[in-house]
Amino acid sequence: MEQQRQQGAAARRMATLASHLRPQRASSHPQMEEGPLLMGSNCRAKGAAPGFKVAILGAAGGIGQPLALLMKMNPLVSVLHLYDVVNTPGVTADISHMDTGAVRGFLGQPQLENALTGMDLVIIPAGVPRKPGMTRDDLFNINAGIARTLCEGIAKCCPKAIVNVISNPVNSTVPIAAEVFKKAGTYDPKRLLGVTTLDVVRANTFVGEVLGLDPREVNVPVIGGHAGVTILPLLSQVNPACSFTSEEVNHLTSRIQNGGTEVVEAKAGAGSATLSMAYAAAKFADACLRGLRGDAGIVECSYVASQVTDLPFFASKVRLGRSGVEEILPLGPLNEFERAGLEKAKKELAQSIQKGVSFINK
Ligand SMILES: NC(=O)C1=CN([C@@H]2O[C@H](COP(=O)(O)OP(=O)(O)OC[C@H]3O[C@@H](n4cnc5c(N)ncnc54)[C@H](O)[C@@H]3O)[C@@H](O)[C@H]2O)C=CC1
Ligand SMILES: O=C([O-])CC(=O)C(=O)O
Repeated sequence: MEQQRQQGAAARRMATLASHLRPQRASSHPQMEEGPLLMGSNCRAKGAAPGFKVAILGAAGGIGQPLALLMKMNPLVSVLHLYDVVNTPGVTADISHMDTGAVRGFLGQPQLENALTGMDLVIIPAGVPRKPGMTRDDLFNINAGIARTLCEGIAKCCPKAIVNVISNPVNSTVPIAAEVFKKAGTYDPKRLLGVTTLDVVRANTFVGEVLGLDPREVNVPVIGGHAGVTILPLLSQVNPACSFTSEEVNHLTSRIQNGGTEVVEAKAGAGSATLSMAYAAAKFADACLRGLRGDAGIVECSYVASQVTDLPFFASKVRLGRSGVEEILPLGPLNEFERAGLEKAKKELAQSIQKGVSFINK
């Protein structure tokens, strides 16, 4: 009797397993969109683990792949969706072998809606990167259209998701996203955040080098935007409190503003920052998820709709919570050098914002 019961159970397990090993209709990868179940729960049906659903759009790229790795390791993430127009089957198969949460891959525009449906957080590193000699604004012509298409999908399929925009030029792609959401009637400025964390990460590193401190103990607010002079580190507000000579201020400000170009030149045509960016994006996404969970006191710099200056978008410290950006913190006292930097930053930012807005409303 017991033997018969065990044989029956084993036969049922084999049948379930075999059904998942059969070739899929449009995909030979069981964890891809056409597959029956999420990878990691193939053999026995289970309810979804508690946690957040996160999609990465541009997941097969230089940032997307290490970001997928880091998000798959995040215990707050229960389901990870990887969307790209190329190569997601391989990336998803690879990542799916990690013994962490579930992952599912989506390939090409027809699968965008399924990639987005039900997501709590959408991270967008889709788009072309710079080559030496280019500015971030030189990417506008290609990346603006990519940002528009992806945000139209978000407005339709997960209008309540928090959106983290990485694609450059961030100073324009965030206003583009806002205009797309406004047109769709889904715009919530608290849920749209441009990722400027890499500027803070770099500032912490370079300031740590100058002060001889562990960069993990340094926190430098970086305000403005994410390109050249719009990146404005507030070296007068570094934590722990410290002071710099004017040579140090000039050196640090210039290195932080040109950190992206430093990497573009070192990569000599093979792209821009990917690994440090994936680290920064994962750090920022984790802060957004902790905010969504209801953790208190989460403050990060981000480029958001803001009244902290007379511009409609500006990067500064924001407090994150259950509804996204719950408070935009004041800039604090700026010294003369920083006030001059702010004026330069605002001039360039105003043009980049207008360019993004006009792209959607032309
Ligand atoms: N915010 C920031 O601090 C930073 C932003 N970036 C920006 O991030 C973007 C991506 O950089 P990388 O990953 O190095 O580029 P990459 O070229 O290595 O990867 C981009 C990925 O986007 C995908 N893609 C293109 N069109 C798409 C679409 N319509 N839908 C979905 N995916 C699409 C590509 O297939 C590719 O896999 C660039 O615009 C870059 O300038 C890069 C570093 C820092
Ligand atoms: O410099 C680039 O083009 C990529 C980027 O935004 C950065 O590394 O900060």
